[in-house]
Amino acid sequence: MIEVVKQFIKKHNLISDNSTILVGVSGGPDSLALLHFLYHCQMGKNNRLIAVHVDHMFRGRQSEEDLLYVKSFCEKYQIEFEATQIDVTMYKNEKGISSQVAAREIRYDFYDEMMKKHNGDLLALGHHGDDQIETILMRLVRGSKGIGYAGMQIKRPFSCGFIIRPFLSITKDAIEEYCTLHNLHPRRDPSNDKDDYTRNRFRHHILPFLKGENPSVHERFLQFSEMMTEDNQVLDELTREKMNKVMKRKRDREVEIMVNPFLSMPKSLQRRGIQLILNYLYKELPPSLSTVHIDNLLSFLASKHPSGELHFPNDLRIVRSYDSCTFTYTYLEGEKNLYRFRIDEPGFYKLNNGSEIKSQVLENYPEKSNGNYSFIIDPDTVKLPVYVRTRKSGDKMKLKGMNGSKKVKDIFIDQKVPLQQRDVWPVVEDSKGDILWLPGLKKSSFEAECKTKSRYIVLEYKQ
Ligand SMILES: Nc1ncnc2c1ncn2[C@@H]1O[C@H](COP(=O)(O)OP(=O)(O)OP(=O)(O)O)[C@@H](O)[C@H]1O
Repeated sequence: MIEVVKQFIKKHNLISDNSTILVGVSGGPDSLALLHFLYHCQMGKNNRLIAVHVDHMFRGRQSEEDLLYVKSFCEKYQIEFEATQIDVTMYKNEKGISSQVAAREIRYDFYDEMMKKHNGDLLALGHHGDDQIETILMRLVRGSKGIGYAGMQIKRPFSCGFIIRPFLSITKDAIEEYCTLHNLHPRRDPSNDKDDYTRNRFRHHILPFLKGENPSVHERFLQFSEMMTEDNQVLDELTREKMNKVMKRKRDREVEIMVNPFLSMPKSLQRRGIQLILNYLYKELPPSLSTVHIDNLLSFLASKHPSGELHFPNDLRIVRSYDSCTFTYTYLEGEKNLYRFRIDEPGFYKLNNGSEIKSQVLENYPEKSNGNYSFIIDPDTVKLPVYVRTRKSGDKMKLKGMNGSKKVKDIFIDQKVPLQQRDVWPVVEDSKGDILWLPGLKKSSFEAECKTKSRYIVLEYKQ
């Protein structure tokens, strides 16, 4: 076992000389064996070892005993020791999250704090090959994103350094043997035996079957994970190159891409491209973000409707207008619902007050009019394309059958349109900026009069 881990560390360049290595130690077999292994095998010269323990205060006195146990273990070997006690139950209730998620957040916050305090290069964790099998299978069953399907990373950036997992190369049984051989007496967490947690169900029901088929199945999963990680690196690189050509603007909290060049990328790179943008904008992906969001976004971009808006978790909005698609958190003051887009092709245009404008081209003047709910455009007298937008202060329109113009604001008042609806009410204008139509409320004098033309654009409003 020792040789396997040493080879694995070398192969993946996990530890180099003069490193400060923090080790997350719960007191359980995996992390205790890891601490012992790193202490005795001295991978790399001149390395400093620091054990880090978090008492989650789940099991009262017993939890505290874990802390004291790790502390005395470190004293015995003269290993530096850092610990904290945090009431996870209180934290999880405050944040409304599960105990496991809360414990993980608290642990990683403390790891981060300690990495920074000691200028740590590495944080070593005791995850092993069986954990990896469970993780990959659980992610396949529950669904994951991109590199997530490769399971836990052997080495990944964290805080001011990297997380490493040297024991991914060996099984739980090998760790238990190591403990026995070196007379280690780790603490045992009784919650590991219960079937309440998904991971435990995979451990108790799926793993024995897989190991029955192939006792070294962890090596297959490890190989699969390494291959996926390598493939992923290549694909990510390719995606970055392609996305550079698709990217129009990139700011701290806003990214704009060109839709058509994006759509000409292979589907698999499109998905990765979106993932890159989301990673960039979110920094940390919200748990509520799922593959469904990404699927929706891909069909939104591929859709024939040239304009529209999607809302993602944490107030990220994605606004498409023809060949441009902007990912942004920005809402200017009072701009939450502002929009303006062109209507230059037949089709349905969804508006963000929940209504819709249908645009169609007819060869004859329509026989029936739908009152203020439709508007007929003579392309010879109106400057195309037309736009639909939200109101602006000072908007005025020339009403049909009336001399002079009227303020849009006064029309809203006369028609008793509720205040909150006025900011999202569609206003249709032509390319000169003349207001043609307030859908559902008033038409302008610009509506087609001549009935003998061979082409009309007819807009219909559906609330
Ligand atoms: N309370 C803790 N304090 C510090 N590090 C921890 C703690 N709990 C877990 N870790 C680290 O995270 C790794 C994975 O945690 P997990 O709870 O999945 O492990 P485990 O299989 O129970 O491992 P162990 O046998 O080390 O307890 C551990 O091996 C250890 O490195």
